[in-house]
Amino acid sequence: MLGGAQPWAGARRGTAIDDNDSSAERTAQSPPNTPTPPSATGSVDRTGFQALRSVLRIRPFRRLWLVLGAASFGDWLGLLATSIFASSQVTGDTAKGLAFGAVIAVRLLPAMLLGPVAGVLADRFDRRLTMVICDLLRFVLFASIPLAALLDVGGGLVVGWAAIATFLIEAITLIWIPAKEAAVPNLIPRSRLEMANQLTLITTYGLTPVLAAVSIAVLDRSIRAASGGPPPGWADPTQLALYFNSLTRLATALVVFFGIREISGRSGRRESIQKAEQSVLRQFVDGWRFIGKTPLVRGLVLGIFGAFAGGGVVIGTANFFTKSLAAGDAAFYLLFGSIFLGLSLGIGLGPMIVREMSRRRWFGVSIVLASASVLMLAGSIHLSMAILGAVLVGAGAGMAFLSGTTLLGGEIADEVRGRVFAVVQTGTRLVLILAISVSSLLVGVGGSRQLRIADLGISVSSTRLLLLVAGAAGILTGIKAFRQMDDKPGVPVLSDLWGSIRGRPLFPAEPFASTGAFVVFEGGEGAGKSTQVSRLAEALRRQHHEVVVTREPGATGIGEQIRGLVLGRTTGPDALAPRAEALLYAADRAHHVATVVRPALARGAVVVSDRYVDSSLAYQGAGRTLPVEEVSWLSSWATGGLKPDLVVLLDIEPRTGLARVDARGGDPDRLEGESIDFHDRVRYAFLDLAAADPKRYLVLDASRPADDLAAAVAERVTGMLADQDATGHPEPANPPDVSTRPVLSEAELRAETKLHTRADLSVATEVATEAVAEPERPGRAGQERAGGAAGGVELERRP
Ligand SMILES: Nc1ncnc2c1ncn2[C@@H]1O[C@H](COP(=O)(O)OP(=O)(O)O)[C@@H](O)[C@H]1O
Ligand SMILES: Cc1cn([C@H]2C[C@H](O)[C@@H](COP(=O)(O)OP(=O)(O)O)O2)c(=O)[nH]c1=O
Repeated sequence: MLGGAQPWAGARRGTAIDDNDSSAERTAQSPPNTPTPPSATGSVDRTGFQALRSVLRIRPFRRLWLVLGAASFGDWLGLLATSIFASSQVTGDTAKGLAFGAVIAVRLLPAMLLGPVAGVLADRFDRRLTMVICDLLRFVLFASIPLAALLDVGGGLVVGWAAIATFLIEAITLIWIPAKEAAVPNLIPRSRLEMANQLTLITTYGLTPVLAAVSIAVLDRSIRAASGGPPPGWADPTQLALYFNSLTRLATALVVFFGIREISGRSGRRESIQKAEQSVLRQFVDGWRFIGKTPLVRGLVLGIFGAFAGGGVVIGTANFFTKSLAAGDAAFYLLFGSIFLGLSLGIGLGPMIVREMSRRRWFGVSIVLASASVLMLAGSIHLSMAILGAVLVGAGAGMAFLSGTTLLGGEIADEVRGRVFAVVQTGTRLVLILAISVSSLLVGVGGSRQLRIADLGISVSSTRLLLLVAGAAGILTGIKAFRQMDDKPGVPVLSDLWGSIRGRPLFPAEPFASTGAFVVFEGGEGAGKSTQVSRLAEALRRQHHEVVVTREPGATGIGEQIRGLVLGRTTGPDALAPRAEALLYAADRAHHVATVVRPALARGAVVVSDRYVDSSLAYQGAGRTLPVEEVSWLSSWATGGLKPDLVVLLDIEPRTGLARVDARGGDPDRLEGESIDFHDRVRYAFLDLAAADPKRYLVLDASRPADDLAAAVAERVTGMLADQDATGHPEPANPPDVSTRPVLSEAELRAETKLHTRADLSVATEVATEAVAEPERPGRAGQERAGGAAGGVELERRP
C-alpha cells in the first residue's frame, strides 16, 4: 500500500558498484538459452550475512534503501496520522469505523482510476526524473495538509483538503512506484535480487510500521507531558507526522536526483520514439496482453492476486471471526498483527529455510501454505489456533510475494516492466479492497448467523464458511500456479522441499530421448542375478531385440579398476572407509551410465544390468548404515536421474544365497564376507525399495527353480516392451524451462558450473513391508523401439 512497499526484480544490465568492490562482483551478461541453475539466487555458498553485505556494498542500492526506509517510515506515520485524524473528527464506533474505511477508500481509489496509465507513464519518461518530480509533489502535498489546518479555515475545509491531498498523493505514488520498480533492478545484479527484495520488504512491512506506531505513541505522550494537556495545534503528533512524511519525500527526491544517477535512462532511444507514437491506452493493453500470453507471468500475477485475496478475506472477516471465538476487540488486533508478523517472518526467514529450492516451486508452495492456513483459521476452535493460522497466512503470503515479485522481475524485459508492475500494483490493490469489502459485507449480512445443514444438527457460521471457500479456492490456485510453472517436473515436491531445507535440493532428470528399455536385476549374493540376466538376454535376442548386457561395478575399463578397489580384500589402514566405498560405486555408475547405458538406450537397445542404484542404497545405505537419502542423492547425481524401467528383485534368504556362492567356488569378495546381519539388512532394504514403488518392480522368490524365474521375467519384460510399442513414439523427458538465465557475477558463474549436472532422486523409503504387491506394468509410456537388430555388447562376467 505504501510508496516504498514494492520490491524490485530483474537486472538486465551491468550495474554501478562501489569503488572498492572486487571485479568478481561485476555482473556478466550471459548467453541466452543456457540452462538456469536450480536457484536464481546464486547465493550457493553464501551465508545470509555475507549476502546482505554484498547487496549493501552496491552503493546506489544502499543509498536508495536508506532513503526508502526513511520514506516508508514517513508513509506509515502519515497513514496512521491520517486515519487517527479522520476518526478523531467523529464520535461513535460505527462512524469511527466509517471514517477509517473512508481513508482507506481514498487511498485506494486512485489505483482504480489511474492505475492503468501509471505504468505507461513510468515506461515513457526518464525514470529518475519521474521519481524526483513525483516526490517533490508529494513533499508539497503532505506538508499542505497540516498547513491547511493552521490556516483556521474551518474543520470541514481542512478535512476536505486532507482527502483531496491524500487522493492526489496516492495518484502520484502510483506513477512513482512503477518508475522505481522498473528502474531499480538495473542497479542490482540479478543474483542478489532476492536479498535486495527481502531487505526492502522487511524494512517496509516489518520495521517501519512498528517503529511508526511506537513513535507516534511516544510523541503523543511526551508532547502531552511537556505541554501539560492537549498539545497546541502545530505540535499535534498527527500534524508532526505529516510534516515528517513530507520531509522524507523531499529527501528521497534529493537523494535520487543527486545521488543515484544510475536510475536514469530507459530502454533506448529508438524504442522511446516508437513508444511515443503509441497511445497510452494501447500500451496498457499491451501490458495486459503480455501478461495474458506469457504463461509464467500469468501464473505469477494470478498467484500474487490470490495471496492478497486470501489476506483480504482474513482481514475482512477478522472482526466477526473473533466474535465467533467469543474473544474481544483486542483479539481482532492480535489477529491483524499476527498477519503482519507472519508476513515479515515469511519474507525474512523464508529464503533461509527453503534455501536452494527452486523459486518457482517455492512460489506455488507458499500459496498453498497461505491457503491451507486460511482453512486452518476456518476450523479454529481456540484463539491460539487462530493466531497460529494468521501467522501462517501472513508467512505464506509474504513468501509468495517475495518469490513472485523476484521471479516476475527476472522474467520481464526492461521495456514492459513498468507496465506489468503497474498492472500488478493496481491489481493487488483492487483485489485487496474487493476481498476486504466483499467478505466483510458477506459476513456482515450473514452476521454470526449459523447455517443449519439439513437438520443434521451441524451448524457452521457464515464467517467460517467464507474462510473455508477462500482457503479451498486458494489451494486450487496454488496447485494450478505450481503446475503451470514447475521447473522440476517429475521431482516429488515434498522430498524436494525437505532436501532443499537440508541443503540438498533435488534436480529434474536430465532431458534425454530414450527409445530403448532399461531392465535391472537386483538381489543379494548368489540370488541368481547373473544367471537370470543371461537367460533374459537370450530370450530377448530370440525376439530380435538389440540387447546390451552389463553390470555394476566394473562394466567399463575405468569400472574394472574401480571394481578392483571396492571388492579387493584390503584390511587395516587400507580398508576402504564406507563413504569412500559409496563414492567409488557412484563413480563407477556415473561412467557406466554415461558411456554404456545412455548411448545404448538412445539407440533403442534393451539394456539389462546386473545391479544398479538400489545396490548402493541397500549395501552402502542399509548395510554400511550410511544415511540412505545421502547415498540416494549421490547416485541420482551420478546417473543424471536415469531410472530403470523395470527392476527385477530376486529375493533370497542370505544363508541360501551365500551357500550358492560357496558352492560356486572362488574367494569371497569384501562384501560377500560380511556378517549375516549385514546381508539381512541388505535384503530388507531391497524389499523396502520395491514396496515403495511397486509398479517399477518385479519381486520374485529366488529360491524357485531358475527356469520358473526366467519364464516369469521374460513374460513381464515382453509385456512391457509390447506396451511400449503400442503407445507409440517417444517423448523426450520433459526438460526444464531454460529460456531465461540470471545475470551472474564471474565468481557466481564459476560456482554455477558446478551445478550443471542434474539428477533425479529415486527416493529411498523407510517403510518396512515384506509383502510386495504384484506389480502392474511399468508406466513408461511413449517409447519406441528399434526392433529387429540382434546381438549387442555382452560383457564378460567376472572371472
Ligand atoms: N534359481 C536357482 N536355484 C538354484 N541355484 C541357482 C539358481 N540360480 C542360480 N543358481 C546358482 O547359484 C549360483 C549363483 O548364481 P549367480 O547367478 O551367479 O548369482 P548372483 O549373480 O546373484 O551372485 C550359481 O552357481 C548358479 O548356478
Ligand atoms: C553396484 C554395487 C555393488 N555392491 C556390491 C554388491 C556385491 O557384493 C558387489 C559386486 O557384486 P558382484 O561381485 O558382481 O556380485 P554378485 O554376483 O553378488 O552380483 O558389490 C555395492 O555394495 N554397492 C553397489 O552400488
